[in-house]
Amino acid sequence: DPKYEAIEQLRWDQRGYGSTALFTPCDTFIGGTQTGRSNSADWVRAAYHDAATYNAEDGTGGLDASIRFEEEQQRAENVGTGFANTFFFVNLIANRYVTYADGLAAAATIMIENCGGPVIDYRGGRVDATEPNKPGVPEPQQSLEEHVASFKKQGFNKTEMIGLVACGHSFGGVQHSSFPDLVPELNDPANTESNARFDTTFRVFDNAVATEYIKGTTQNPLVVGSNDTLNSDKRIFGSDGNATMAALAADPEHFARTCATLIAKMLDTVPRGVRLTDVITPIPVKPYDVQISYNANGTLNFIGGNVRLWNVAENPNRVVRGVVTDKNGVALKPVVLSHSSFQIGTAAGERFTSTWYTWPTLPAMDAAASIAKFHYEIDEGDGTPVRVADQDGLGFPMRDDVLFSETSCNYDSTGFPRPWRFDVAVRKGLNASRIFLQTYSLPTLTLEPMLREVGSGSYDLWSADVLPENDGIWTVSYQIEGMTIDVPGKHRIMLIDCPA
Ligand code: HEM
Repeated sequence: DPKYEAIEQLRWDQRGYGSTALFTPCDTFIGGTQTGRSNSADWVRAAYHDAATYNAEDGTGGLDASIRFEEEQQRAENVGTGFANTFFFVNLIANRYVTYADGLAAAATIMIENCGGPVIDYRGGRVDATEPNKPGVPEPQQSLEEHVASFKKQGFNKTEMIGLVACGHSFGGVQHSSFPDLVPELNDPANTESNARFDTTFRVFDNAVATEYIKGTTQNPLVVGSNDTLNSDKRIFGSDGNATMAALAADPEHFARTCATLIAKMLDTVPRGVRLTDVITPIPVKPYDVQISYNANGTLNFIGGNVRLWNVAENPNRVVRGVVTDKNGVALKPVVLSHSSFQIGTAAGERFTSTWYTWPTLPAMDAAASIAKFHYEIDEGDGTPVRVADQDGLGFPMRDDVLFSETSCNYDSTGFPRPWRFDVAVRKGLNASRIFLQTYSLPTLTLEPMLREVGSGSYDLWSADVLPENDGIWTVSYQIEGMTIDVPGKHRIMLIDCPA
């Protein structure tokens, strides 16, 4: 299931958000150092402000990426540039399988985990809003009664409200430019945007926001600000006689568990009718970037890509073999994969490891025998039985009906980016009603048969032009007997010129 795989990659390998080293320490702000701002706090605040428009009565609003619309960002309740900054990153990862809303929820999850917070149950399947939601984000000048009512509308009771605000205000702070009445210029060269922090451990997602509040040492500008009207955290934290905050302060584990539950609930606050997936768990042995492609001479290439072993100890004696089974049911000679430094991201704040092995380049395959499936054999080299990773005997099935063709190329070398002719090879006799290219935000491109015979005769080539303005990551799909089948692999305009 390419959608499940893409979301699993995003969530566990942070594919697209890259290495967490980029955002470490957690007060890093990409695009400006020493500003006092941080990407991690921006992303978490953005997720909350998107979710907070939920209306439990009519089921509208919620986490649907409506905050990406300029109109929402211009509202007083969404002051600051943090939302545009967040979407600079979320826009990079949204694709056919990952919506902006899933990307935003993953961004918040990843940041909390990487900044020392708990592992959060992450689900996929959020649907993007096509227009702004109604307003509904709480603001500091509102009364406690208004906040209780606002959180009730968002689906949270009073205790949950206290907990969620404490969790959110565990890192980051209030910025002078957004709230000049609350925060003065700090005149600090290491904090040029004057971001007054909620607690002393503003780089870390921990319970210091609660311990400092209970001890009476807090500098939280929404608790000890000189303008009491704006002290919303003070009113909220104290609204049950400090019972919730005292419990959060007393036990860091309780804080972590509470935040894991409340943040997951916040991220799962979606418009009525949207069905989320189960919690996305890591796949233990996961193939990556596997595809078959078609060569101009009619042979096929099986590109095994990489395989990820989830959370296993490094073992220099381990041998990982890949076994291809052809369409006649014949298992080919196993090939040894090489241990690789290929790494996409570090999962959940480096609590887990992923160990990668890479397939060697295999000889081109005969188009008729082709490949039906493949599997792995994992030999730890210590006398324990070899582990066969074949999905309970099914193997990892491959389809060879429709393939990306290596004949795809640029046909005009003058412009940049250059117009690309996207070719796919279609097995003769396949009765596909439609073959098409998709990307997330651009119109679908339908392929047409090419009027020439290519290769061995097993396949026909179909083509479409991808114009420079439609640069993006494209996937190939086809429809057959009412079903849509997505071909593995993603393709972007390349710089290979078409043969003259
Ligand atoms: C009554 C509810 C809330 C009020 C009135 C409130 C108010 C504020 C204010 C005024 C700021 C400063 C923003 C800026 O300077 O640009 C802020 C920052 C922040 N809020 Fe809240 N907030 C509330 C609830 C929440 C919740 C529930 C979360 C997440 C679970 C959250 C997460 C954050 C984060 C991470 C920041 C730091 C942003 C940064 O440093 O760039 N807030 N909040």
